[in-house]
Amino acid sequence: MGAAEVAAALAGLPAWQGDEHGISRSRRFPSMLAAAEAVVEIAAEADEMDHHPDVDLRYRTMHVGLTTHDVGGVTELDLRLAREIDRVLGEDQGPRALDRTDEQRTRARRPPAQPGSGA
Ligand SMILES: C[C@H](O)[C@H](O)[C@H]1CNC2=NC(N)=NC(=O)C2=N1
Repeated sequence: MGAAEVAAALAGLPAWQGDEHGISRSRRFPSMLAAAEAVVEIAAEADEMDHHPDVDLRYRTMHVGLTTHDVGGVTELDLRLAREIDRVLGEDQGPRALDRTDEQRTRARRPPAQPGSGA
């Protein structure tokens, strides 16, 4: 896919940047656990598509890079996975809903309060 085509596609993916060699985005989560859980969801999508991102997780900030290794550049598969990743991150619902989702994910991982364990 040429530089102009990638640039045109990026216009419809506002969280993403890059060029014909690769595209990337970042996202900060409320906690490292919330970030890691998002990575797991992305991995499930990636396996389903048989197309895999390069993920870098630093504390609670995730960086995702997409390129098609077989071709050495951006293909339609990368754009499709980018849209899936945005969907996993809940961005079709706006940034406030995003934060709620992360909060709820983190909350769901906590063990339930034990009755009679104080407080
Ligand atoms: C055999 C398997 O289909 C290939 O290795 C796939 C797996 N996932 C992949 N992911 C990415 N990003 N690029 C690839 O070229 C690629 N190739």
